[in-house]
Amino acid sequence: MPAHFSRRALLGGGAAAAGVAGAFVAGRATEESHAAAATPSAPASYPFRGAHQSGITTPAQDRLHFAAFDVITDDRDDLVELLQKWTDAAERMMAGDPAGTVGPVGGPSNLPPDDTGEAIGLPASRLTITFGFGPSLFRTDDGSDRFGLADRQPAALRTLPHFPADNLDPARSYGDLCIQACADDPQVAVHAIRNLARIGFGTVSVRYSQLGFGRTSTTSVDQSTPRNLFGFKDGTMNIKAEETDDVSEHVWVASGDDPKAEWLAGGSYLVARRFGMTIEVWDRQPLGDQEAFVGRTKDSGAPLSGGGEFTAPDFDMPGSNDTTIIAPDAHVRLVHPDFNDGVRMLRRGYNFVDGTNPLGGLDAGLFFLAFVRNPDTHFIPIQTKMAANDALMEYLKVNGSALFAVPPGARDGEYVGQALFA
Ligand SMILES: C=CC1=C(C)c2cc3[nH]c(cc4nc(cc5[nH]c(cc1n2)c(C)c5CCC(=O)O)C(CCC(=O)O)=C4C)c(C)c3C=C
Ligand SMILES: [Fe+2]
Repeated sequence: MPAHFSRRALLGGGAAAAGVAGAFVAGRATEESHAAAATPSAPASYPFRGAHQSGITTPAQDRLHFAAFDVITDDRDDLVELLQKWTDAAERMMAGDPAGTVGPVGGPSNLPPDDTGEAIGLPASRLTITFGFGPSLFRTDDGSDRFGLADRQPAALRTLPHFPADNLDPARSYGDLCIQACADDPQVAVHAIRNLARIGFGTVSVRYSQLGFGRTSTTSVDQSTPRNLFGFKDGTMNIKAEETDDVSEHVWVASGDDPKAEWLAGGSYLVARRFGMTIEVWDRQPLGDQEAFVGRTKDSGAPLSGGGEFTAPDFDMPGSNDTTIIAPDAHVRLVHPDFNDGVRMLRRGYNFVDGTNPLGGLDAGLFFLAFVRNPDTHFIPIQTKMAANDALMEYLKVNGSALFAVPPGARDGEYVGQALFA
């Protein structure tokens, strides 16, 4: 076995590796057929480096492992060193290589391996790794500027306000840093977070993490619209990567947006909110009521005003009972750009089921992730309106919430977020 152990190298690894290589081929075949249905034109892997981080406009993969971290040192050099190591490992893992240069089984037997090994034989699985910085990285709750970053804190990077119906668990909220790992294979996403957490030992500790299955959005016109756990198509009107003007207007922070945070130009803001769904109660609602709450049909996803999935809703069309056919409290009316100063967001959330709750119901929901150019204009007003008036809210409980600034992509030779520390 060569010292530089490559997950790909197993393909040519000879007789000793034949069993594992067989698993690799089988895994790859499965993944390709799955991905073909989801995203026909997607490549097998994505580059880590570029103008923007991956995992934002990248076609949404089917699996998520998201983690938020507390930084447990006050040493700026240690933080920078961690970001350098994370950059290196992320670039390698996204290419389908082990997290470290030696690999899971290539090193000496008296040292811990620099890769944990559960991705041996697995392809890159379209892994993307996206890093974010929370408000508390810049200034702690008690005002401490532990890393000398306070004067570079983006104006919009603040703890999100308390919204009606929020019942936040601090252990599922906030965080100094976050990593979103998305892949078509859950083991690859978990492997990425596990190895980045391992590399961070002594500098960061995991504050919380969330697994997700079944994307609840489309971010490319090539993708079919998936369904959330209410059973409705979700992502129909999401911003797609191909809508480049809207991506520029609503997703990427532009140079000049925030003079104190020019380092964030080309980046974005990531909103993460854990919406528990009372699915047992939802499941007892009549189909017509469920459709009225959403404002779309459950079958095709068409607006209740008629047409097909992608037909624009007619919010003025009269219905019965002296009201419009798309009710005043229907979700798609309240969040539609026509009633929100034209703003759009790039949603990238995932379904989750985390076992059962104390009442014997499923602890299920939607881990809402959205990338926006400015949360003050593109998220907070819409979430405020939704929390106060949306018919869906009766079936939703938010117990996790966080906001992160997502730096632009790392160019050749850079580490992620380097401009913040320059
Ligand atoms: C504050 C923003 C939003 C939150 C929070 C949110 C939660 C949420 N949404 C659904 C289900 C659907 N949402 C749909 C569309 C939609 N949702 C938002 C915003 C938030 N959703 C927007 C901006 C839109 C697009 C509106 C438009 O441009 O027409 C849909 C319809 C299909 C679609 O267009 O994606 C569904 C269904 C759930 C279940 C949920 C919380 C758990
Ligand atoms: Fe929504």
